[in-house]
Amino acid sequence: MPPKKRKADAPPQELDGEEWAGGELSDEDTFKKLEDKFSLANQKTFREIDGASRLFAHDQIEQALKPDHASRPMWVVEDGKIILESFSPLFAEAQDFLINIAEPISRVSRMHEYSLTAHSLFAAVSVGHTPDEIINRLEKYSKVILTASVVNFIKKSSAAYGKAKIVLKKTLSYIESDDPALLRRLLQDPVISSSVADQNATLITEAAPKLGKMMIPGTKMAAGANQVAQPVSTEEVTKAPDDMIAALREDDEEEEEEVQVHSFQIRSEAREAVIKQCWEIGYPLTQEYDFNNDTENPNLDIDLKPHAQIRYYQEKALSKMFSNSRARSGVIVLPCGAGKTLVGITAACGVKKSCIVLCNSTMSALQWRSEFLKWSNINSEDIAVLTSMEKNVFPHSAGILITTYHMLAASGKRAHDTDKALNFIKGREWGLLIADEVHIIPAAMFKKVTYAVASHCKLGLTATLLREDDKIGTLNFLVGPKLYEANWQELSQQGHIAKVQCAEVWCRMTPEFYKEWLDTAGANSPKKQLLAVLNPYKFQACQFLINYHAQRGDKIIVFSDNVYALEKYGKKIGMPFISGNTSQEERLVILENFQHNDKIHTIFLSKIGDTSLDLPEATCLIQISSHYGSRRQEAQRLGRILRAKRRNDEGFNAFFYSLVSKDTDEMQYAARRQTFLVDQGYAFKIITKLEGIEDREDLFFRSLEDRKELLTEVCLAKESDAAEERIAGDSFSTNLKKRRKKGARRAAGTLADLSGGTGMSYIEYGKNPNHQVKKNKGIKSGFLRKLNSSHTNAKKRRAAGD
Ligand SMILES: Nc1ncnc2c1ncn2[C@@H]1O[C@H](COP(=O)(O)OP(=O)(O)OP(=O)(O)O)[C@@H](O)[C@H]1O
Repeated sequence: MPPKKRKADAPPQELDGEEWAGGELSDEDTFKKLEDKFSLANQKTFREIDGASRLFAHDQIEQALKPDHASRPMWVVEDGKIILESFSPLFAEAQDFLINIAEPISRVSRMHEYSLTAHSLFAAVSVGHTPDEIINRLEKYSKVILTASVVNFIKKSSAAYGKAKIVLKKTLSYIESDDPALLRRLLQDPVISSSVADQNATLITEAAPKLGKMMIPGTKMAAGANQVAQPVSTEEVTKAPDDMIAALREDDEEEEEEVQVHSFQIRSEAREAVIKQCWEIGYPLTQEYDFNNDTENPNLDIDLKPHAQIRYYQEKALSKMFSNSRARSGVIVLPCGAGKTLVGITAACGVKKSCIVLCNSTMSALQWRSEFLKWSNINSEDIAVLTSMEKNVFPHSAGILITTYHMLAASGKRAHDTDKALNFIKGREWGLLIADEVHIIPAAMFKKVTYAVASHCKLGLTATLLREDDKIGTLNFLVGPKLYEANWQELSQQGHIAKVQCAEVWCRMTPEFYKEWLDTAGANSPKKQLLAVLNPYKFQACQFLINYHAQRGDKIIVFSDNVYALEKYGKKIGMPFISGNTSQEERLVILENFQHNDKIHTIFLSKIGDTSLDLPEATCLIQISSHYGSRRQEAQRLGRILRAKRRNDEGFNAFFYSLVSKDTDEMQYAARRQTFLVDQGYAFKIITKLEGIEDREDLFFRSLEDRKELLTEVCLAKESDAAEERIAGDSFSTNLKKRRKKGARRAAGTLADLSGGTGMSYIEYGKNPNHQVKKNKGIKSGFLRKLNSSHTNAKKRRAAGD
């Protein structure tokens, strides 16, 4: 049928009338014009109109709005992008669903952005969603009809799931499937075939192990070998009892048939490459552990103590890991201070087999140990710590071993007892491997560690899935898919983590410092950076903020990546500083004083404080210099104050200031650094003037003479003084300057606004968060009851000789 003609004087609303003057256009021409107008090349126009139009510009053109679109909460657009309205009455249920099937990209206050990816769909199907169910629910929530390409993408991405899996038998890795043809197909792939342990071996065929069946509430039937639990429809629930009995008989008959599985062994060091390759050729391997039916590895007597009540988001995260009565490998993302440790401990209580915990420092290993003892009933002798100071292993057949990545990855000559402990680790199978702070571990080191430890299941814990070296994708292969990612703002509204007011304070450069800055060659020269950090006006702003917050009773951390500047600030202000050079004893004394001595209201910390120190007291953070545009470092630093102890006081806010020397590179870096936090819904206020700073006679560098003296010192500083601190194991070594910048949201504000002086913050957060916390109190019972009953069922079945 030829396209219909449209009168030139009746243009569609979206188009400018003048473009249509002088002729008739067919629908095809109209579409072409629209397409051109909305094309990516023209997106600049949309950016100029407003911040959000470009999100829809290209994608929405072909999709018709449903008549009742206003009551539906989301847009599902062509390239798998999903925009969710957080003000919709359906928001909560839509969000719960989306978190299972898509990657959260940005969750600012009114609109959340998600993306459907092959990885997210793989994770979705692995936790029990079927492709049809995903499509139906998206269609239900979407304001526009799903396009064929979105539907196909969902179907295609999830089609090959579950056909083959990677399993561990007596510390050796096998690719297993009940379909030998599939394994032969995999073996034709050069990467996979070259990873086979014995090139002359044929496929191994054996009877499939009898797998546990656990009735999962709301599921059709018990989950078996390669089955994914199917949600039950209401219709099925009300099915006639006769039908049900018939269905059960069918199941019984099926059970009697002996199912065979086929497998081939791969070299352990090729594990990651094989997982990756299978993913790439469209047969993603599942990594699940049927711990209930593992009779090879001894059980560990561990349970949560009765007082431990896991929070609702911890339970949600764990339920993604434990479904189908199996433990699935993957990564759980929770903000700092939200209780990742308890999530790990609960997972260990779920699996009830030997568990190895990998931490990034000795201090953190010791903290894990005390948290295990605090939250679980584990026998203290069944929990061992292996660090450079303590070289213990557990004495019984099962236990918990906590160590550091460095301990496992270190090569070269080792002490005899270290070697013994490492052989103990390598020579056994582990039910669960918990990888703490998994995002900061260099991929090569993590690979080495995972080869050394034969574990059935891996749980990665992290606050951010951000890496500036783009290696985060490797976690998918080294650990598993992301299972859950919490919403920071939601947890902060509910009082589980602190509410933080963020501000960027713009500090003018003094004329003499700015002249020197302009005259210094090399955009990235260390001296230029030092001039910006030691800018006397920045110094005064820092001193002013310290005084302001010390008077409020805050405990303050000042962060600087540059140790020279850190020492200068610390000495001048008369407060202690800790850098990589500070001895362990001195660190402990300083931290002790910071925690308990009222006179020590501030400490100055170098990069060493980003992750390795436990600072539960801090309530205000001031950043005077930072590592280029690292979003991860910004998030980690914010995390230092998220667990502020006073966070549940009414109207209490923690504070995060980033001091930036105006008209220098610092401004551009600050914008990039903030993008992750902005995506988590934090708004950075810009403070261009600290009220009353001019009247403060006590501030340093008020005279030109003092400022010149400081400038001379900076000019005389050695190149090495000006350079950034290097810390072993730090992976921020790439120059981020070249990376693409992304805008950050900014709003004008004053210090009084921030501290709640103008009333706005208190009005907004006036509700007592304690009430909220009580309302959402622990639901340990449900989750652990489920797990425990699955253990008991498995035991009963075994006892009955099933
Ligand atoms: N369900 C819970 N009930 C009571 N307290 C909890 C719960 N979960 C966590 N906590 C407490 O919250 C605090 C922060 O927990 P934890 O140290 O595990 O956080 P985290 O996410 O590991 O933070 P970071 O990334 O900063 O190490 C701890 O004091 C912990 O005991």
